[in-house]
Amino acid sequence: MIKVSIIGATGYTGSELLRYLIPHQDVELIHLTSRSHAGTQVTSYYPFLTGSIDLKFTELKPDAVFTDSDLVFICLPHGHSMELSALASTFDVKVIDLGADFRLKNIDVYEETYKVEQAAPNLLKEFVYGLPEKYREDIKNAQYIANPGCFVTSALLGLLPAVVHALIDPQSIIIDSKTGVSGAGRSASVDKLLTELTGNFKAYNPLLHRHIPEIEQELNSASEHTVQVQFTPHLIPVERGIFSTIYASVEDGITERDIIDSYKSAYQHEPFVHVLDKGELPQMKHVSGTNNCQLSVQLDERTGRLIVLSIIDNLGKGAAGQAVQNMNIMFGLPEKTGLAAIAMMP
Ligand SMILES: NC(=O)C1=CN([C@@H]2O[C@H](COP(=O)(O)OP(=O)(O)OC[C@H]3O[C@@H](n4cnc5c(N)ncnc54)[C@H](OP(=O)(O)O)[C@@H]3O)[C@@H](O)[C@H]2O)C=CC1
Ligand SMILES: CC(=O)N[C@@H](CCC(=O)OP(=O)(O)O)C(=O)O
Repeated sequence: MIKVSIIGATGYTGSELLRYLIPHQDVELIHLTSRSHAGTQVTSYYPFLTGSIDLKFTELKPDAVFTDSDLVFICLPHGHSMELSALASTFDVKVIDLGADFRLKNIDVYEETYKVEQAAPNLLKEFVYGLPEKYREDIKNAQYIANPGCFVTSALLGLLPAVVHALIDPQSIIIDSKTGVSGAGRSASVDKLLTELTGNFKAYNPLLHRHIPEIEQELNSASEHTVQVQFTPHLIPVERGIFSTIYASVEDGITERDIIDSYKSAYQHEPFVHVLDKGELPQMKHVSGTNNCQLSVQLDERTGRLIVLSIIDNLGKGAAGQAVQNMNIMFGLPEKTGLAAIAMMP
């Protein structure tokens, strides 16, 4: 059994990890930490887990967590996992960080984007970027994983085949994404009130969202040419899900057949990425509660633009599901272990 702990277990990614890890046949849960609910039964805080778990949240005692665990998921807000990870590196424990502290390899870009100092620069090269579809071989041998951002996962899965095979103009990419509210975490704020959300729809951070450098880092490392993206996120009144509509100009001579063949071949052995057949359109609910990504890929012959529709669950393939997939790869388990959930319709 893999001894697993979660630091920051009272948040949305923490609860989603529990949903995947409690039934996971190879996992034993050890420490579930929280500042605000240490000593509370997990089931009193998460009644949806009643009958599934008999553990209490505990205060974070890093030495005990890192000694007692084979793997620790860190589910804290940005800026809080650098010192913890530095401490973890003095123990024999693997770490999957769901936050952004080790995703950006360029320290200046990280500090400019997140307005905090990179407090563990020596660890940066030890962290593997946790997108299995790009880095599976590195993840197999990794001690530390930087789990990707949710919008970033939907954008990368939607763009990588086109960028790798130079099918599109790398300066022409527009990513228009919609997200459910759980992407903003469980802490209370006026923006997340039902009264503000219901019947509403808004864009935010259009020119400077912190996922832009992360998307560009990963597309640039997959391309011979410089890639730049235009990215605008929107908040929609649903609990979970990301729907990214991606546009890019297709290079001369590229046909829809070339594009579809590239996507089908890139993902033919991927357990969680599904390229839909022509004419099928994805819907957020079709991946809700799962680790799946669905892609619809089309060429508009009239405008010469590729249109990719990419959907994931922000808490699934965008966070906890992907983190469990990474854990399975790190421990040599079948990737689907614990991740067989099927979406709920309606
Ligand atoms: N929500 C999403 O869709 C996604 C989130 N992420 C990232 O995953 C991480 C966790 O996100 P999420 O679960 O949504 O966040 P939440 O706000 O829902 O939960 C954060 C957790 O961290 C604890 N916490 C909050 N502030 C601090 C602090 N200052 N010091 C120590 N602990 C703290 C909270 O519990 P307590 O106060 O009890 O200690 C809680 O358990 C973030 O970095 C987020 O950006 C990544 C992909 C998707
Ligand atoms: C609705 C909402 O606020 N979403 C978050 C993205 C959450 C996420 O997955 O990204 P990180 O892991 O980088 O936090 C945002 O736009 O910042």
